[in-house]
Amino acid sequence: MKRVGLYFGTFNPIHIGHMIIANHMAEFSDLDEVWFVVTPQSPFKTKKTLLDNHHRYQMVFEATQDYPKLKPSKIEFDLPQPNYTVHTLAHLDEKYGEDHHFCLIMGEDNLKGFHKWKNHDVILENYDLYVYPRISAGALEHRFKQHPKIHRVEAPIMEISSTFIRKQHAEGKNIRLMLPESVWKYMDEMNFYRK
Ligand SMILES: Nc1ncnc2c1ncn2[C@@H]1O[C@H](COP(=O)(O)OP(=O)(O)OP(=O)(O)O)[C@@H](O)[C@H]1O
Ligand SMILES: O=C(O)c1ccc[n+]([C@@H]2O[C@H](COP(=O)([O-])O)[C@@H](O)[C@H]2O)c1
Repeated sequence: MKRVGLYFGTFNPIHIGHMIIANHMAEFSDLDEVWFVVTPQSPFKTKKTLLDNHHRYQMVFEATQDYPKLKPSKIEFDLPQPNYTVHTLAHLDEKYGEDHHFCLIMGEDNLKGFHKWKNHDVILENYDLYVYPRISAGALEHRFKQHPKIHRVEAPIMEISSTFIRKQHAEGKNIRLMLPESVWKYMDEMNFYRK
C-alpha cells in the first residue's frame, strides 16, 4: 500500500513554497509520495486571473519532473465544478484505492477554515490530515486542536504566495527565485501574468 499525501491547490503558479512543503512531507513524514492536485475551481475562490487548467498543470508537471516522489494530478479536470475535495477523495479511492492510501496535506491557515468545507466531518472520519505551520489570522476550532486524525508536521514556514508572485511580476519585479527554474521559463515564454 502506497501512502500518498494529496496537496490540493490552484497553483497559479506553483512556487517554491509549495515545493518545499511537498518535499518536506515526502522526505520527513511517513508519506511515500505527494500528489499536487490541480484544482480547476476552488469553492472559495473567484476565477479572476486564473490561468487555464492545462497551463497550471503544465507548470506543476515541469516543477515535479525531477522529483520522483512528487507527482502532478489532473484528476479534478473532469469532475464537476466547483471542486469539492470530498468528491475528489471518493473518486480517487474508487480509481486507485486498491493499492493507494490517501491523506490530505493542509496548512494551519486552511485548517482554520476547514469547518466550512463540504462534508468536512466525513473527510475527517475517513482521512488523516497532515498539517504544516502557517502564519495566519483567526482561531482554530477547539475540536481540531487535538484530533486523532490531525497530524502536525514541522515543515518550514515560507511566506510567499501565488498572488504576490503574479502581482510583482506584472509590476516588473524580479520574482524568478520564487519559482522552480522550469516554471519561471514556461511562465516567461508564455507571457503569463503580464500587465
Ligand atoms: N508559501 C506557502 N507555504 C505553505 N503553504 C502555502 C504557501 N502558499 C500557498 N500555500 C498553500 O498551498 C495550497 C495550494 O496553494 P494555492 O495555489 O491554492 O494558493 P496560493 O499560493 O496561496 O495562491 P493564491 O495566492 O493565488 O491564492 C493552499 O492550501 C495554500 O494555503
Ligand atoms: O471541499 C471544499 O469544500 C473545499 C473548500 C475550500 C478549498 N478546498 C480545496 O482546498 C484547496 C486550497 O484552497 P484555497 O482556496 O486555499 O486555494 C483548493 O484547491 C480546494 O481543492 C476545498
